[in-house]
Amino acid sequence: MAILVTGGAGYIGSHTVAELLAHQEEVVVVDNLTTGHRKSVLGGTFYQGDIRDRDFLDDLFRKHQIEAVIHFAASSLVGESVQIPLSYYENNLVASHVLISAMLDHGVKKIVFSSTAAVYGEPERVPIREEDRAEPANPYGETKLAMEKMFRWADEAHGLKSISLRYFNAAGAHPDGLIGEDHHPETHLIPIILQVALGQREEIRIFGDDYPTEDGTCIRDYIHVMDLASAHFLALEHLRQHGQSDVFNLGNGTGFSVREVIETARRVTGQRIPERVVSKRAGDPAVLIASSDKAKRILNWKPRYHQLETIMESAWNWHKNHPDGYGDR
Ligand SMILES: NC(=O)c1ccc[n+]([C@@H]2O[C@H](COP(=O)([O-])OP(=O)(O)OC[C@H]3O[C@@H](n4cnc5c(N)ncnc54)[C@H](O)[C@@H]3O)[C@@H](O)[C@H]2O)c1
Ligand SMILES: O=c1ccn([C@@H]2O[C@H](COP(=O)(O)OP(=O)(O)O[C@H]3O[C@H](CO)[C@H](O)[C@H](O)[C@H]3O)[C@@H](O)[C@H]2O)c(=O)[nH]1
Repeated sequence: MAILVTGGAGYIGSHTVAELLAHQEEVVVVDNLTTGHRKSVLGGTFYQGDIRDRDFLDDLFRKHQIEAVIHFAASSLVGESVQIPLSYYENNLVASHVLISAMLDHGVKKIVFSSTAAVYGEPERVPIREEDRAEPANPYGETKLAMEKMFRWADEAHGLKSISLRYFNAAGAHPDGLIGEDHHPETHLIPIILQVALGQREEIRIFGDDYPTEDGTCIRDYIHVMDLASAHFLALEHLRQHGQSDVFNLGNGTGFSVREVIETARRVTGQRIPERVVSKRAGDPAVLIASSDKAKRILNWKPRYHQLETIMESAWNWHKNHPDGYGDR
């Protein structure tokens, strides 16, 4: 039987497909390529299609024997979600509704899905634990929390078993150097800094330096994309063995300020990387750090790439060798 990966041509999805293939899983990928790249899918069967299209999904579930779904397909830019919230409700909540309705009609009852640290909003304490208050500060986080709740109720009523993985800041690239991060427009800190190192941008703009942190810039928990990928495989195995729905944070447990990230990039790339402080970005909490104890304890998750330096090196290896990403934009 196969694992259906939605959004498998995206950044985290493509690395997870690579991980599943490494475990000899049979993989079917569905992606509408709005932000993804066909070339990033290293194997399995690929369909260009939209998960909001029920007929397309019915065909697919008839054609393939699907054991479980790993669901990445979503819109995921915090700032954009504030500008066009309804589109976020549609592509995240409505699309997931179409997907799980199709799954249930075809007897597929396991799903691992991408949630986010954005469900917490301004945290009540750090490191953040799964049971802490979840009060999203933007429509993106709201739609992800609503998806979590929809899955929970679908379990109560229909036995749909789900694992929600709340990732913190995904970063880095596959150690083979074949796949990496390529978003248009790019909004994430590490790839933007590396674009400055490559001379593609003039400077890195620091969004605010008067936060209540040691150097005044925001602190985030950067987690290597391959460690996220391995957590998805373990979550799938957990559903296979124990069949219990659950929610897990996935982070490094260590926070780095924007300035520390820039300094690390200077060391790794050997480039000057000019910076300029600009005004704060709306909705940015000062500090987000995960406690991932639960994932380590229950999923037996062992993240391998702890050091920010290692994460940065793998990202640099990708960007340096693929200055135009997948070259398809
Ligand atoms: N990147 C991060 O730091 C981060 C952090 C927390 C959570 N997440 C979540 O992880 C998931 C993957 O994030 P990413 O950074 O890889 O994003 P991405 O944009 O690279 O990947 C999303 C993929 O889904 C596809 N897609 C979107 N809507 C679709 C639809 N309706 N039908 C079919 N395909 C569709 C896109 O083409 C893309 O390939 C998202 O759900 C995101 O919300 C990401
Ligand atoms: O040019 C930039 C870009 C970012 N930042 C700062 O760098 C930090 C990291 O920003 P990113 O945009 O890389 O990541 P976010 O923390 O905003 O968001 C990420 O993590 C969130 C959960 O914490 C969501 O899941 C979201 O999808 C994911 O992109 C933030 O403090 C941001 O203000 C800058 O100073 N300059």
